[in-house]
Amino acid sequence: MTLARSSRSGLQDTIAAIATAPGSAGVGIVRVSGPQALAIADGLFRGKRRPSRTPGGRFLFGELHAGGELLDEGLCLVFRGPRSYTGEDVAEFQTHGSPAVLGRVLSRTLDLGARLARPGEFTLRAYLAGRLDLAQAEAVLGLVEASTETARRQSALGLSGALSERVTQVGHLLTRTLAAIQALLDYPEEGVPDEDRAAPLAQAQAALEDLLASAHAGRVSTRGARLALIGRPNAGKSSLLNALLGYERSIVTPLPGTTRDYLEAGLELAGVPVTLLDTAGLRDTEDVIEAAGVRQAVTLAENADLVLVLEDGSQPREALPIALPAAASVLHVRTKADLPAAWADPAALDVSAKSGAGLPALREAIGAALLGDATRGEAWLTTERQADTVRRALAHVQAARTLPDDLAGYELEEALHALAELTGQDVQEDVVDAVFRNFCVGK
Ligand SMILES: Nc1nc2c(c(=O)[nH]1)N(C=O)[C@@H](CNc1ccc(C(=O)N[C@@H](CCC(=O)O)C(=O)O)cc1)CN2
Ligand SMILES: Nc1nc2c(ncn2[C@@H]2O[C@H](COP(=O)(O)OP(=O)(O)OP(=O)(O)O)[C@@H](O)[C@H]2O)c(=O)[nH]1
Ligand SMILES: [Mg+2]
Repeated sequence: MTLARSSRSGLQDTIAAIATAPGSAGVGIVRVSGPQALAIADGLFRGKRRPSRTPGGRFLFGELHAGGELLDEGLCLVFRGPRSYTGEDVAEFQTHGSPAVLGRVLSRTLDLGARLARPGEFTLRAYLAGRLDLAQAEAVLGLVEASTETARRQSALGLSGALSERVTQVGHLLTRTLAAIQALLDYPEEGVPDEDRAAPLAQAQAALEDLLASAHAGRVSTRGARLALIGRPNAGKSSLLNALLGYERSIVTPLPGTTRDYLEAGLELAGVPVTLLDTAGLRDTEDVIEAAGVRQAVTLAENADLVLVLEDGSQPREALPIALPAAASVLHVRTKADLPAAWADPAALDVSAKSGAGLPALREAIGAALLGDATRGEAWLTTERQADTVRRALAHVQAARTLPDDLAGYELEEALHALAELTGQDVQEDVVDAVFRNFCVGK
């Protein structure tokens, strides 16, 4: 028995939704999927042919009507299951893209027997019909939400099945090892060559470690990264923020203590949606407002994905009055590089907000720090769920490498289960529900 609120209920219903974004656009789409889709289209659309008499893969031009009333003129696309996105019969209405038109078209489909689609229900049906695996379905969501070129490229790779393929390859290695272990258990006196037992396991571990290393890049390129600029007063934090943004977002003055409240601004760096945080200069101060700003700066640095520590290169170097958070990833920047240098540090990047010198190198270093060494051409793990399954698989593989054969076999089976969860071949219903809950209606 499935629960009433489960994603699996009502799957025989015909569903409908506006597929395009809210607001006005040249064209908008209402999509209908399910056994009644073409009958509903017949009740709504008048063209040279009835949609239910039209072969799949065709479109019709005509008028959309609600009872006697003309709603709009538009196109009707006809798909016949299983040759459609969902695998079911699908009718699409492409109309003029106003909320008023789309709203009437949608409510007409509901009057004719469709129900409103739940978030992600079209893609859920594609998944349940076996047209997409779970990682590919997540990539569909990634494509809908992609705000940068990197996020788009990774999602397109995921939808193509490249990520699932990487995972399947690891699965093959584990299956080979399992077979070798089984042979050892059955015929202990015969033994198996290392290339059947130890080598594929080592390879599987390396492949899982590579995959897991991509999770950070996948996360920041889709969800974005927070980058805190910290340093002593007058170090040039606000000037650098403005220089990176290309406009005067933050107030700059020669007075130390200019920035008090923190400020955020968004931009894209190395294909990552980055939120820059300008913070109050770090110093001991009697001023209660400024002191609150300093405390805030420390907290922001602790929670940032990357911290830029700025130091004025034209003044004698002074230690920061706070300890940097140990876990944070940090880049050191020597500012005001257009002025005569008072000190040098090969570990710091020389940058001048005034002349722009060093900014391209800084952007590149930020990109490298955020994306790590994940290979650009390969498919990354792009969701927390995917990273979690790989993390679990890796732990089982590591355990298997230290255990005697019978126990190792058990660990490898667990690792295979974890990987099957990634692609959704072997997955609990609540996990599937959680994936599709993040979708928008109409996808
Ligand atoms: N108008 C429109 N644009 C869209 C979609 C859509 O549903 N409607 N998509 C979705 O959200 C994406 C495209 N995805 C699709 C995937 C498969 C099929 C499909 O009908 N496949 C059949 C037929 C193939 C064929 O005729 O060659 C199949 O694979 O059997 C359609 C769209 C993006 N653009
Ligand atoms: N020559 C030169 N001056 C700079 C550069 N960057 C900042 N300055 C100057 O340094 C002073 C302080 O700059 P801000 O950007 O306000 O410094 P801040 O770190 O934000 O300072 P607080 O907000 O007080 O913590 C200003 O007079 C800037 O014009 C630079 O690259 N070259
Ligand atoms: Mg400032």
